[in-house]
Amino acid sequence: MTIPHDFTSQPCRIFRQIEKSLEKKKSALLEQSVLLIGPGESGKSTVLKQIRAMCGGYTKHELEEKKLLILRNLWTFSDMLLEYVIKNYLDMNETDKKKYKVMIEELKFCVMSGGHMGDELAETVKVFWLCAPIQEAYEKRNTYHLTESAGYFFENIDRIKMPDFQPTNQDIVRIRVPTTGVVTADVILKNIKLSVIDCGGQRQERRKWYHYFDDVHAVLFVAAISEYDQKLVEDESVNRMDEALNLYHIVFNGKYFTKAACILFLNKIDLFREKVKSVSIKKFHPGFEGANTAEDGAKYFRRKFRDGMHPDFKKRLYCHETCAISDQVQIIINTVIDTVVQENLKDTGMI
Ligand SMILES: Nc1nc2c(ncn2[C@@H]2O[C@H](COP(=O)(O)OP(=O)(O)OP(=O)(O)O)[C@@H](O)[C@H]2O)c(=O)[nH]1
Ligand SMILES: [Mg+2]
Repeated sequence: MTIPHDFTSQPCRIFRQIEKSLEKKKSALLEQSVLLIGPGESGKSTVLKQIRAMCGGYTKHELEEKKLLILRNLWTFSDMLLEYVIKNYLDMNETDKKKYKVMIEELKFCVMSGGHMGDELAETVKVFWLCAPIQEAYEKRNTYHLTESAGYFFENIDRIKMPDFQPTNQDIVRIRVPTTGVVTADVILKNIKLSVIDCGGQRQERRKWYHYFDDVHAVLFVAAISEYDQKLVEDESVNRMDEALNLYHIVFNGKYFTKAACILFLNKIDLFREKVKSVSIKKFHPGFEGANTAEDGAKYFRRKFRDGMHPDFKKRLYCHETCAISDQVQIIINTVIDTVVQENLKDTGMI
């Protein structure tokens, strides 16, 4: 096509209009939205944190906020551990109980005052963490919903206590803050304007998901495969894996996401590999017939996520076993983004 030299001429105006609309189309194609859903504590926000890390990480101010969240986690985890010891009459003398109650108050004060721990408090926290009844309470953590990350922060006290402590990506992905409502993060990744919508996963949060069902390019369902023996925080009578499966079938067997790329992360595969060494799958999921290994277990749960789904959906589903706290997951996220773009280009007839 020859470009006319007279820019005010009719053909030239038309040419520029076509060019503009093509440019618009091009940039519209590069805007992709991804919805993160799944039950509470499955790892959705952790996936978002990894995406943030891939896009250059955090500002100084955000890092200060993360530092406070780590202190807050240490305070609440200490409180939960001591409460378990007291409620279950584990062997701890009254002097120690009093001492650790004061320690928890001091941790709380640290968070409230936005300060740092100091050597003396850090030493008490270390002794607290290593004492026998607290270790015993930590062993039982799955029974009272103490998050897996608790041990990580106690083991890193020497670093966390420093006045110039700067949280690393590994520290940040271990932080546990349940999401309330919906958090949207707009990032640029692989030349794509990516809008990531991270939803709270506990039952009371799920009503808000629905508002995002129509417009997203991709939906990423995150289920924690390691939680096959655990109960929901919000309903102690329900097994977490059963909840994940029910939720998944409701969401994907409905009339939604007919065009969106659908991805399933069977997350916390690291904890799953450890857990199958000592916890029977069959005890919690009587339909399981294989050997109690990570391989057979993962195969079984993968099948459970596919059973009863429409054959077209099965063809469209991308499933990955993931460990969202490992930086290796960034490779999978890269693949997922490529897939999402490919799927959407296919839909628009561009490839
Ligand atoms: N070991 C291990 N821990 C993980 C993994 N993924 C997430 N976690 C931890 O699990 C906890 C919960 O993760 P979140 O990302 O907050 O879970 P969520 O799905 O956003 O939870 P809600 O916001 O309540 O819906 C955090 O402390 C994470 O560090 C994983 O693959 N392995
Ligand atoms: Mg969350």
